[in-house]
Amino acid sequence: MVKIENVSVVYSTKNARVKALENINLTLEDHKIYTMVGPSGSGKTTLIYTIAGLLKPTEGSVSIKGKKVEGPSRDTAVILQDFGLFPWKTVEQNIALGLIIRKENPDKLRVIVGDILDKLSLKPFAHHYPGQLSGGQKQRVAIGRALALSPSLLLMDEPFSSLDAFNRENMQHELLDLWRQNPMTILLVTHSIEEAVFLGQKIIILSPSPGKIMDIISNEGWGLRQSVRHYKTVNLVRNKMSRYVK
Ligand SMILES: Nc1ncnc2c1ncn2[C@@H]1O[C@H](COP(=O)(O)OP(=O)(O)OP(=O)(O)O)[C@@H](O)[C@H]1O
Repeated sequence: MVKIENVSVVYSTKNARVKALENINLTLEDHKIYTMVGPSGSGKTTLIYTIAGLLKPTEGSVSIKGKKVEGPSRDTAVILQDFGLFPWKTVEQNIALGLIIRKENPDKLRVIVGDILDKLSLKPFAHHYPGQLSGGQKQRVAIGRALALSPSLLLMDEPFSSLDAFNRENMQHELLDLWRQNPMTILLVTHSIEEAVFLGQKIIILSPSPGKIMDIISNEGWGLRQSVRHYKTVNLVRNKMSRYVK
């Protein structure tokens, strides 16, 4: 369980202080998929960084499984918008990166990486470099690299935003398939209400800056795109957001 308690984040620069998050209280239950939407600048990325231990909150605290987050943890994986792949490493080497840093046994490493390449249909590209891949393939490598570490918490910041509509829908389905095989806790930030409603079992809505939690919607129709429930929830989220974004 992830517990975010009274978290506020203020960025202090030379000339200004920007309050990015204000008094965030949020609990993420294990093995659930959460999506987060909010207007630009509402602090979504800031919250992801804070949960990942990459940014210390100005006030409040984050704890995972009862342990206060004081820095990056091996149980938490983060996937950022730009994929973060090393262009000079092959697909296979990119996926293995975290395991090498973790000094994983070479035989075990080969098995884990082979399994991930298989699962994500990346075997034919194992020896390709990121520059030779499509956006969807690069995204799959980034997900593969995170999954290789078997995280219990996967944080994703607009992971599919650079993909075309077709690849984006494919990746959404693949993510749900992977989660069904290994139901970790996922928090995914998106600008797409439709994506938030398709993927999120719970949808978190942030207010305009400074970000506060405006609502958390339980979404029974997650995983079903063309259903009445799906469209109803899309409309509900849209209405709630338009109330705050004026
Ligand atoms: N390093 C920083 N220094 C100063 N201010 C920052 C910094 N990073 C973010 N901010 C400010 O904090 C606020 C929240 O930014 P953040 O990137 O978390 O929002 P976001 O909801 O992810 O935005 P978007 O949807 O546009 O990606 C914004 O006002 C932003 O300008």
